[in-house]
Amino acid sequence: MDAITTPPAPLNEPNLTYAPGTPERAELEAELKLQEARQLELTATIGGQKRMGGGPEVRVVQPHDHQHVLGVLKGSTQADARDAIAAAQEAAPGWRALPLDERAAILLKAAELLAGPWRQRLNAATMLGQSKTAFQAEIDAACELIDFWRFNVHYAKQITAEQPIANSRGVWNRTDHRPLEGFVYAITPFNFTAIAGNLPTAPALMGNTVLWKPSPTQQVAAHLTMELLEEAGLPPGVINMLPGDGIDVSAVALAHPDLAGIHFTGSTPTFQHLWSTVGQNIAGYRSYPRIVGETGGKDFIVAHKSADPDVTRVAMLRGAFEFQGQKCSAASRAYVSRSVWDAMRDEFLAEVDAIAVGDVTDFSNFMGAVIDDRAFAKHKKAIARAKESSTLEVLAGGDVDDSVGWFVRPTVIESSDPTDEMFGTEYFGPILAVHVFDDEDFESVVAQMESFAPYALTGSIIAQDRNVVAWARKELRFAAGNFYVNDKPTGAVVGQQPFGGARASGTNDKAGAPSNLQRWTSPRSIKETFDPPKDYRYPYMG
Ligand SMILES: NC(=O)c1ccc[n+]([C@@H]2O[C@H](COP(=O)([O-])OP(=O)(O)OC[C@H]3O[C@@H](n4cnc5c(N)ncnc54)[C@H](O)[C@@H]3O)[C@@H](O)[C@H]2O)c1
Ligand SMILES: N[C@@H](CCC=O)C(=O)O
Repeated sequence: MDAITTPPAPLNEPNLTYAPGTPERAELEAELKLQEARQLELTATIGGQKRMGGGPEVRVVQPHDHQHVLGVLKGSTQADARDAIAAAQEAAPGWRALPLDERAAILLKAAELLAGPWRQRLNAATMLGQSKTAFQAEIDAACELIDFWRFNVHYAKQITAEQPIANSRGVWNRTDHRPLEGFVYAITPFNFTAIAGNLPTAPALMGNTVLWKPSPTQQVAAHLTMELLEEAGLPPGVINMLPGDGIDVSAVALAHPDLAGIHFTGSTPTFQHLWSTVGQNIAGYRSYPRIVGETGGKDFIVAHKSADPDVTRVAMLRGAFEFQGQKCSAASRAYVSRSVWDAMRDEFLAEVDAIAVGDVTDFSNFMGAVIDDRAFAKHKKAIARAKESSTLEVLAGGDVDDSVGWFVRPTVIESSDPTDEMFGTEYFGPILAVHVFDDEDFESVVAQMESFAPYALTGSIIAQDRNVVAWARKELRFAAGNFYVNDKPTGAVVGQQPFGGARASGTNDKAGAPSNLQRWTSPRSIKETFDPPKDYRYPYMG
């Protein structure tokens, strides 16, 4: 259909409350019981066919109850990867020939299914598999993924409508927004079901076919996301899902001449490894692969002496400890003016110590467990070092216990030394480093923290003095891709605060924004001349 069409206007999906007695609470509780009672066979999906990979077995467990197995996957082998690439190549001509409206309708349908009958299935899987509370799962697995799918359709329509603004007389210029020539390799992190669902579908919407390699610890929700997309009408071979650690898949995909792009979210070292492998193989590709990666952070809060102590307290608590601190945008370092700290310290530490941590199926808990034994060991080591150091003091939390689940108490560590590794290293867990400074040292503290960490993902300024807000916004212009004023540095909403950072935090292509979708197209300019010249000489040549 060639008509210019208008898809439904995108609206952010509202968060349901899960208050006692609500229908969503009852549905979610029933779904949790059902999913806890079964063990899924976590298959690969290649050309629409489900099959177990040929690699080693991985048991996917509940992080808050690590003896409880939710499903079993088998790692994808190089042969699985080759089959998936062949399936993506086979599906490509039909998929890119399908009009954008038809591809978009599949994602809009997926969004509606997720807002309705699939909501509690994906929420329960995210709670059990990634140890998120009901409210955290609702924000991630339901609302953010619905928003990605709805807003991306809107942006894709905008991008493809974009045409040259000038035509010389007798000429018609057009832009053909082609997909990339080859397959896109989407590699997704454990911590967000929404990101896992967005990374393969954004390039697919733009007409590309995809290999999707989810994180093993997110595989339960990823498996259900794949089923949901199939129910929404995604044709076989458009997205091919390959469970496992990705090592063998990368050995094949990154060496393949048809690798057209990488859509990655995860840690900085993994991204750097992928990019350098592409660099080593660069002469062997048909096209230069597009590389999009959103990676780590060491996200900050700076509280000026004019900050409201209550605003600072809540921003620090929610910013650092919601989602177990396992959010790329979680506040993990705070710089607080002494007068503000003195006004909030006791209440803040008492509140942190009172945070309920435990099994996420108990709705009274504010936090669940960290994702796995590796994360647990990393946090345990960082806390043990703090307890032994003479310049660090553990003010709250500091207890860890992995007897049932990988539990790390929300931990606040104060340091007089802002050059300690606590202020530069991403732990990706519930550990907040605090540096308290004399009120008059505000400017020098901001200068030091601006580039102490290699990252530039998110950050907040808390201040009531408007001149200070303006000054900090200018001084910290390159320190964060998402900058917050009088708020926590986390909780970006699709369509409202396009998300991503620079420096070691990624390519800042902004997930869920036009700039991201643009990376999955390779525009062709078409010029048509209606009355072409028939003599090569210029007029003045006579
Ligand atoms: N900036 C953002 O938008 C954003 C969002 C979410 C998470 N993150 C970051 O993600 C990290 C946490 O996620 P994680 O622990 O899953 O990260 P990770 O880097 O350990 O893993 C990310 C993905 O890469 C895969 N992987 C690792 N090596 C691979 C290889 N050689 N080939 C193919 N796949 C490979 C993993 O299996 C996983 O699927 C944190 O650093 C966090 O800051 C960033
Ligand atoms: N949209 C999220 C980013 C998720 C990263 O893990 C936020 O800003 O809270």
